[in-house]
Amino acid sequence: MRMMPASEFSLQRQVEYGSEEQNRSVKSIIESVRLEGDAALRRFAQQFDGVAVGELRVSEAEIEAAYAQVDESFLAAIRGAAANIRRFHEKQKRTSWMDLQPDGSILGQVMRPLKRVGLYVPGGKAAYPSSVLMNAIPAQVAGVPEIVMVTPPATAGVEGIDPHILVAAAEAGVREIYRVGGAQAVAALAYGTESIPAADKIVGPGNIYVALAKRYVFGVVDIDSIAGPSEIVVLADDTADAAYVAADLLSQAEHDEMASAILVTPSQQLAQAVAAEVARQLESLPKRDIAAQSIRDNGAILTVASLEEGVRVVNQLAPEHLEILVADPFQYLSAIENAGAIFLGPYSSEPVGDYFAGPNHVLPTNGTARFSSPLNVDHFMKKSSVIYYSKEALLQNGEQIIALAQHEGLEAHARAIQIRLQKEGNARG
Ligand SMILES: NC(=O)c1ccc[n+]([C@@H]2O[C@H](COP(=O)([O-])OP(=O)(O)OC[C@H]3O[C@@H](n4cnc5c(N)ncnc54)[C@H](O)[C@@H]3O)[C@@H](O)[C@H]2O)c1
Ligand SMILES: N[C@H](CO)Cc1c[nH]c[nH+]1
Ligand SMILES: [Zn+2]
Repeated sequence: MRMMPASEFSLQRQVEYGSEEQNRSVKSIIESVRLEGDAALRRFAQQFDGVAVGELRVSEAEIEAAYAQVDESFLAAIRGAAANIRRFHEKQKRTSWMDLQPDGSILGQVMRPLKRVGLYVPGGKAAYPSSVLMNAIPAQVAGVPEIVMVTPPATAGVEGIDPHILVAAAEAGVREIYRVGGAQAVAALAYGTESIPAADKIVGPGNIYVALAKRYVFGVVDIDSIAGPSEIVVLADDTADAAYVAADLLSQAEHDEMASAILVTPSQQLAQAVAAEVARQLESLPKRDIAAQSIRDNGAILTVASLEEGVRVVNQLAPEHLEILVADPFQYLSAIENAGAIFLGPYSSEPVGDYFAGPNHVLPTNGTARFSSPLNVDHFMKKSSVIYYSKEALLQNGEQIIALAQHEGLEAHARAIQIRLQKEGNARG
């Protein structure tokens, strides 16, 4: 694992997103789906997933049959996680409000769920039933009436949608599911095809092709954020257990060759110990090829002079996940400005958040935690402002509105107010 002073580490990764080739490929996939619809979806399923797809929509019978293929312990865990996720997200729900002013006017904000949202559930290298819950539950809490899910038609070279994905969807109440993944799935949800009606918004994580596609279709539809290849930064001092740190770094490295895992520490001793631990633990990982490439290409141990400098480095990295493994983690919490999710102390290992605690695991990546938030109930709602002005309010404030309109040279605006002031003012006497 590369080790260097933080000052020598390049943040280039956050400037460019995807190679030229990946960007070109995504653009061409999206154009093909827009022009050719289902035929393009089937062609790309063959090309990228190695599968001949017939019916794109998963049938009710397939969903029911999936229950027979999962064991009780999975069902209990998914139900436990779902309850925690629901409880956490229910706290986020905002309600409409109306504010009655002393002059009889009413100003307010009406909150409404979006009508139709598309959930992207990744499934290329691994199946993610947990991502089904993380996507679907906030949409349900928001009250979205049409929730549709897309996921690749094969996982790790095995044809078909993993039954655990279908069971998680059914448990979350999602029954409109299509077997399509990658950039082509995002395009289908944005533009619609013969089999897949277009959605108003596309949410969810995915690999670089999914992330680039979401960025590309933004504007045709809304998106939540760019939740691409996973990232973890651990800020640790010499009180941290090197084996815990290494295990947590590898937990994200195994997601994707493009995932990143970075330790920031003022302790040379910890830095050496973690490097050795990562190498040791890698050996026995089933996904060691993916994790090893991720560690080699995007992993780093960055040494800093102090934890304060470490916090500055973390804020520049703006990671998806941050673990703070120092003597008093709460002391640093308020100084963290940019991070998708912050895990405090030795028992809050990142997978606690990935699966079970309740906060969402769909988080901004690639530095976008500077301005984006975890997937949440607000992503599935929109607001309309409500304005009711009383006659008294208009008579009282009309001249100021007219002044602003005339200042902008918009006479028709001014007259719309003037005509009322003249009529109502005269009527009043
Ligand atoms: N940020 C988050 O919140 C979060 C959460 C969970 C997972 N993740 C990330 O999601 C990703 C899951 O990736 P995945 O690959 O397993 O599944 P995926 O579903 O995101 O991508 C699989 C699809 O990619 C397409 N694809 C593969 N190779 C391609 C190529 N050469 N050209 C064009 N398209 C191609 C295929 O259509 C395939 O169906 C990982 O990067 C993981 O780190 C992120
Ligand atoms: N760590 C991923 C988000 O980057 C989420 C996940 C799902 N399953 C396991 N992990
Ligand atoms: Zn994870």
